[in-house]
Formats: sequence, C-alpha cells, structure tokens
Amino acid sequence: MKLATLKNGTRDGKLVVVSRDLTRFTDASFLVPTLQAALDDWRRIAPHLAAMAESLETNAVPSARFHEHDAHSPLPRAYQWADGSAYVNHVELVRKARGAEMPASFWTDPLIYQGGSDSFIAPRDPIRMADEAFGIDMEAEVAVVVDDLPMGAGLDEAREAIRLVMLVNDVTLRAITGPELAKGFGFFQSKPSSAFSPVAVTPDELGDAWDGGKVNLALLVDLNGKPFGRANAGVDMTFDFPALIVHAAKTRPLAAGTIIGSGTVSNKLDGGPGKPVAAGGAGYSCIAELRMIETIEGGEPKTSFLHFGDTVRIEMKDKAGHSIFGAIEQKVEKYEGEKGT
Ligand SMILES: O=C(O)/C=C/C(=O)CC(=O)CC(=O)O
Repeated sequence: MKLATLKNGTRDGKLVVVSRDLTRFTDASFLVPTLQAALDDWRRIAPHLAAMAESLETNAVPSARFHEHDAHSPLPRAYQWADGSAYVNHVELVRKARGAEMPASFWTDPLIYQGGSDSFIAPRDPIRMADEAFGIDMEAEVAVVVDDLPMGAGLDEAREAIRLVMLVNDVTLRAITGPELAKGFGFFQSKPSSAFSPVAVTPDELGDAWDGGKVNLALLVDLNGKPFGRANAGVDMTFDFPALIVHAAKTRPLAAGTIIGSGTVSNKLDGGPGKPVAAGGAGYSCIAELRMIETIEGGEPKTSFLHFGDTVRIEMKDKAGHSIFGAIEQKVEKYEGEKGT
C-alpha cells in the first residue's frame, strides 16, 4: 500500500491511503489520525489500511484527487532520523573533494549520523537558506521506516521490521561540513532539514525491485529540469538496510517510526568514479561528487553548488515507467525570516 500525510494545519498532518498510480487518495484519519499513530500500532492497523488500499483500487471507497503539492513528508517529524552512508563511493569522493582522508574501515564498519527530525520539509516546499555561501547541495537517498526493534536486533529481525520505503533529499551545506566535522562532534549546522517523498510505500509495492535489503531501481535526480543523476540504488550499496538497522540498534532499541537513510546513492563506473549523465554515465545524486570528478579531470571544480532559484527533483520510477513515491521537487530560496516575525 501507499501512504501519505496531507497538510491540514496540524504538526503531524492527516493520514491518507493513496492509489497505486498516485492519482487518488482516500481519507484514513477516521481509523488512525497520523502515520506515526499507525506505526505505533502497526500490526493491528496495517491490515485495515491494506483493505482500504484494495478498496481504493476498485473504487469501493470515497476518493479525491491526490496532489503531491498537498503532501507533507510522510512523517512531518519523527522520533528518530538516522542516516547511513551505505554507498561508500560517495563518502570517498566528498572526502577527497575537501582534502580529507577516508579511513579504510568505512568499507567494513557502517557509518551513521543522527539527523534533526523535528522539522522535515514538505516534498514540494522550498529549501530556504540564509546564504548561498553555505554551499547548498542536495543528497538524493532512499530511506526506510522501521517498527519497534530491540537492542541487539539481528539481520532477520531488522529485515522483517522494515514497514515503509521512501525517498529523501538530505540537504547538506558543504562549506560548513568540513569545519564542523573537524570539531569531532559530527554534523549539526551542515545538515539542515531534510525532505521526504510525497508517498511512503510498503516494500511489497516495489515487487521484485525490493530484494529485502535494497531497492534495485534508478534514482532520478534532475537539476533545473535536466538529468543530473541516474544511479541505481541497488548497485554499490556496501551496507544494505538490514545491515544499517543492525548497526543502529547495536546499543539501543529503535522505536516504531525510526527512519533509517541509505546515504547518497552513488555508483562507481568500472571500479572508478562515474561519469555525468550527459557523458553517458549514471551521473550523481549530489553536486559534491561531480565537483570532485571535475577536479580530478581539470584541476578544479566547474559546477557550483545550488543557487537561489535552482530546482532539484528526485523521483524513482518502476520498470513500467510509473512514479512509485511521487517526486520531491524543491526550489532553493533565500531565507528572509518567518512571515509575521
Ligand atoms: O564531507 C563528508 O565527509 C561527508 C558528507 C556527507 O554529507 C555524507 C553523508 O551525509 C552521508 C551520505 O550521504 O552518504
């Protein structure tokens, strides 16, 4: 089934079930008001939501047009957002780009940071930043939402606890990352609010593209209407989702509704760095990687980070070419303070 949260003026929005083709929705909020409430009681609630989803497909329940613009991130805020870095090729490239050495252990020991989860951006809302000089970059990723998991959960438990899959734009401020990580205390200012796809789907909706650990489909990243990234999320994922979840749960339980991110989807090409889409490659899911390739080839980066007015679009299509999660589409705008303050 496909689930979305419509904006309704409350912090957590209203839960709806969305049709497979993303054209219609039926209100689920009479059954359970929010996605977090559904996740809190998943074993009891999910069969009812699945029945509504089937009824929606056969027009057996009232429905209305689904507009991706009306959707919030499926969880507008979450108890936990833990983002991995499973495509180690990405970390290797961004570290090179800022002249930092990547420890060899990153290939065997998963890397996860805890992101801010109190203020996710809606998928069609702008990325508002005070200054372009922060080095505003997108990071296109896949994420899963898990059920309750005990501390020390193993791989099978972790795989079984994956309830939903969605896409993410893990906005990153490259000019702040280097100095911030050098302080040795992790990301904070360099990772502002993330945005998630309009729709979250249960793994069965992915068919054989879901192998229990990763999504074997291309992640489509467009910048200002032009193809920028077409990396396959099932390729070069050194740690799959169960492995990331096991890592996250090693020393603490994970609460229902915890979001685990894949990290920036990144494909190597013949064992080396990839090529831009325009040059026949799979391209990139963030600008920092392209800048590194440009530096390797020409001594310096040519592509700038995002400017005010730029638009980033992140989407994934099934083998028939239909959008699975709807699209994250965000314009970068100057933050001028909150209206009315
Ligand atoms: O500069 C770095 O070392 C890392 C920068 C990132 O933004 C990495 C990250 O968020 C993890 C990922 O997307 O794989």
